[in-house]
Amino acid sequence: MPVIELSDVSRAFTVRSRVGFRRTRREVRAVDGLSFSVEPGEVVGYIGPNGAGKSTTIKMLTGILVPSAGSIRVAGVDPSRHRLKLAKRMGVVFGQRTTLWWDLPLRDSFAVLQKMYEVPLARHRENLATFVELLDLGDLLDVPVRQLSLGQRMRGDIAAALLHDPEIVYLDEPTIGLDVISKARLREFLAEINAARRTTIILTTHDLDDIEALCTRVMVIDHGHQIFDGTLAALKAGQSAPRTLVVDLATALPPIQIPGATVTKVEGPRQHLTFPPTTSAAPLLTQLAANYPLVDLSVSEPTIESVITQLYTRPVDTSS
Ligand SMILES: Nc1ncnc2c1ncn2[C@@H]1O[C@H](COP(=O)(O)OP(=O)(O)OP(=O)(O)O)[C@@H](O)[C@H]1O
Repeated sequence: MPVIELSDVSRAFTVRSRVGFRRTRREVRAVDGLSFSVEPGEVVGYIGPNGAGKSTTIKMLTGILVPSAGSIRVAGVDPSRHRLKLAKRMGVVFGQRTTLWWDLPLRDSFAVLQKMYEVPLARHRENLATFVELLDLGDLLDVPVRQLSLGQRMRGDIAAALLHDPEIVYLDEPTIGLDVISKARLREFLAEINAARRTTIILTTHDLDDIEALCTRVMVIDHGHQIFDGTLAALKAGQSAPRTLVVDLATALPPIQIPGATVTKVEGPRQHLTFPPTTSAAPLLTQLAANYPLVDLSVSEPTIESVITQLYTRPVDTSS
């Protein structure tokens, strides 16, 4: 049974502005006819360009915002009507804001949360011990939150969001501003929690490495509409950006000429050729091997960045 279900959900905002003496009112449809469901234990990457409607969706899922139309069920209830009940079953992390108490040491923030969520003390201690180990928080527990670095604070925030064993966790840009090592550590931690507890994770991010590392499913939203829902592999396979063959020859030669591929760059004995995604690489390789002194070659797939950029720049179908 899905843990999250959206059916034809829309959310509009009225934006008032003033030009000279004229006041105008304009309706912005931040989310427009969105339907999807998420099963327990899924890790879903929820991505889209700025202003696509991601935060509005998350706010509706957490019950902060009420949809203008459509229905939402999270863990079987309407989030806006049962916000407090649902709060015990979900965790939220907003990358740019902390939910911790600025002047309290981490340990005390965690103690407040234990009381707020009424987590049994033995369970709290068990969870704390796990998170301290996995997130390397041992030396940080007695440091006031305001003295923590961004990466340290984020680790604290993630622990705080998970201490009450939520079934669903919303992570909004959890790796923003972190260095490479902190990012890797956080991703590892989230993967471990998901595997061990079957926690459902909805992750909004602009960092596509987060998606590659964590998400079994990707949803892409643009202008409030869903424009893709599927696996990362399907997202990559469905795109139409050309693929690249990097060919190392025994010696520098004029641009290679084989049907179906075009040379885009020559670097001494190395040549880059592009070919359409619909063409199989195998016949090209046969022709290359038969006609050129091949030393090495590799086929590079389009990056997830290029695939997504292509999706965003595709004209939106407004006919439906
Ligand atoms: N409270 C509000 N009042 C008016 N317009 C709003 C409000 N909240 C969001 N919007 C508008 O709704 C649209 C979607 O915004 P939203 O914050 O959901 O996008 P986003 O995908 O989260 O963007 P980002 O990646 O920049 O955080 C934008 O056009 C935004 O300006």
